[in-house]
Amino acid sequence: MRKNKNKRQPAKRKAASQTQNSKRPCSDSPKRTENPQLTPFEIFFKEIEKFSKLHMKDRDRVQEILQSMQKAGSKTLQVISDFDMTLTRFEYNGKRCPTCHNILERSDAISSDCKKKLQELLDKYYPIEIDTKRSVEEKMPLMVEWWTKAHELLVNQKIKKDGLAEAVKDSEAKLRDGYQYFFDHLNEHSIPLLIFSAGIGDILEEVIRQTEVFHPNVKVISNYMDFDESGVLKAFKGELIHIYNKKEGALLNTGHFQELRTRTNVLLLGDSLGDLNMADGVQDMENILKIGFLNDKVEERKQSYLDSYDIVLIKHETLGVPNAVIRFLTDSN
Ligand SMILES: Nc1ccn([C@@H]2O[C@H](COP(=O)(O)O)[C@@H](O)[C@H]2O)c(=O)n1
Repeated sequence: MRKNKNKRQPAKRKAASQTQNSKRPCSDSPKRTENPQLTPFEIFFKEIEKFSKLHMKDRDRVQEILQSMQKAGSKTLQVISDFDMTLTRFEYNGKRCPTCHNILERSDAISSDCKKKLQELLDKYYPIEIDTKRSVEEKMPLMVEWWTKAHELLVNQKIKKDGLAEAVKDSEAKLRDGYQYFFDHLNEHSIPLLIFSAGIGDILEEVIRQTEVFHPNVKVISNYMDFDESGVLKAFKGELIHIYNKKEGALLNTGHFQELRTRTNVLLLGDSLGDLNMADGVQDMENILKIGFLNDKVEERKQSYLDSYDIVLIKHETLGVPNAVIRFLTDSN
């Protein structure tokens, strides 16, 4: 994985984010801009509305939610986020970035024949995943089919556990700019971050480990690999999580949500309509602010995203907006 060395090379990071959106003056790791004439809300909205790719169907509703969350304090906050194409970039320099599955599928651990088959599956099923003309009910069995076939192919490759770190190291995966602030700030404020992914947990963990942001406040729910005693992949563990059954996944993890029962305010980040169910296990939820990244098939999907997410970021590659929300909620304590 080519690290976005944000912390160590600020000049380089600036250059990279300027290429994505040269008009955007905002930083991905927001800094306080003092202005005694403005209320904290005005400052907050001024900050996020600088992001030209940000859309809100109901700005007042966003303000209302934030007001309640702010009043309750950051001790009541938990963050629930999808991983692929939400915490990671969708595109870099005009090229698609890999998902967890892609990282493994494109690695040296996989034979060229198997790579071809996995690519055929992606070509067949990804258009179905993002097809607006099919209902979720219609897509569900097809998504199960995709994940099951892909996992079977992977298991047949006899992948070694000790090769995973290398696969991630060699990959083109990238966390979105602003990730350092996102992970570090949540940890510093002891705000739990649940990463809920239909990707591959072992790969996901390796990505955040190699970027040095796998802090103790992070919990991952995902598809985990099962290795035999010699470290060879023999199966995937537990119930399959695919893009449209995160509700079931959430309900299987009641223990986690029970531990966080005093955290009744949720910031949810996702890139698909299936991600909206990630918070279904939260107990006694009071407020939820949903931020959606709309990366692909923008025109067809824009309205449904605006109807479902409070804030929609269209073809936007940074964590600047979630960071501004987190800063706002932690600063106001
Ligand atoms: N064989 C597969 C199966 C799924 N994907 C993609 O993974 C993404 C799911 O992960 P989340 O972290 O977003 O829940 C999903 O968007 C699929 O397109 C894949 O690349 N290969």
